[in-house]
Amino acid sequence: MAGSTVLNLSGVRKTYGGRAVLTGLNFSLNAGECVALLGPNGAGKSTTIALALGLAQADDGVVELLGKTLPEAGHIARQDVGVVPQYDALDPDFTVFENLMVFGRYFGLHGKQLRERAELLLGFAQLVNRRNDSVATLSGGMRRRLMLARALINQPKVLFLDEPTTGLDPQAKHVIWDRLVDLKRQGMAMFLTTHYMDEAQRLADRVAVLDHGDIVACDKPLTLIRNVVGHAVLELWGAGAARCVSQHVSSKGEPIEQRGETFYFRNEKADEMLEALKRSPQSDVDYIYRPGNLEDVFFSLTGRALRDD
Ligand SMILES: Nc1ncnc2c1ncn2[C@@H]1O[C@H](COP(=O)(O)OP(=O)(O)OP(=O)(O)O)[C@@H](O)[C@H]1O
Repeated sequence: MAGSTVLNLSGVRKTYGGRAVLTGLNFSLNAGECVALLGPNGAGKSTTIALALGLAQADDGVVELLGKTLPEAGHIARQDVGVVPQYDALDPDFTVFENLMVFGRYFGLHGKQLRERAELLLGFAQLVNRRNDSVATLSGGMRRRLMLARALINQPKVLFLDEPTTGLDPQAKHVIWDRLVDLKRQGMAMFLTTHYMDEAQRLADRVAVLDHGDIVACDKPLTLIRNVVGHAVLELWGAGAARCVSQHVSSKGEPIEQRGETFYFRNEKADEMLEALKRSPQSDVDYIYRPGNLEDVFFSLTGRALRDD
């Protein structure tokens, strides 16, 4: 299936109560590819996933999943799809192993085939020694791993992950990432939403940024960083930051952005500021000179204003 389109959304519009959430979105996911969808709170990431799974209906446009038109053929397409939703939906009355078995039966699996699949996934999720424990006794990281294992029970062709590591500590997050990298190596197509830029950078072949109802950029992470941000960023903060900026920066080197006490410089401006700081160090100023990253891309494209109203 390499090279073929797994998911296609074209000209998709979605309105809730007169408010346009998606305004003509075009997006595609290819076989074997991992795409991360980034966007501010309320940008429409979960709505996009719901439409892509045929669980919500677009007002306009075309949605195709695994060659099936949605939402009409959603129930057929979803047989070959795995979903890790934002909030876990494990059954608290069952053990770890039973959760896998029960979910498998929804897909028509049974007997030896189901048991073997569940055993395999217990190993994949590193939960073999918790197999007979109630899910209520699991840590947050274990629950997420079980959700991931559950989503794989039907050997899906594509995996949808809605903020798969939100709320996890760094160790638990890395274990999930390792599992997802394994799946990537096996050629699993993945569509991921996340608020963690390091997660997108680590996992995604392409990153799509959603804002104001449409994809505003979609490319390889490093290409986005190079094109949108450049080679370097210097962040400068501290009690003397404003004074330092006015004293040491030529008219060409003005900061590109100021937020609170922190000034941001990019590329030549960052280089120029770094030289100035090396020439005359300031005791009341801290700074960091670093490569651009996806967070810089995100702020560049979507701004820094809060979007949760
Ligand atoms: N069923 C619904 N009825 C009415 N409004 C909805 C519904 N679902 C989502 N919305 C609204 O649509 C907008 C997009 O929501 P959505 O959950 O898709 O955003 P998101 O990008 O996933 O946000 P977050 O990052 O906070 O999870 C929000 O303003 C939300 O309040």
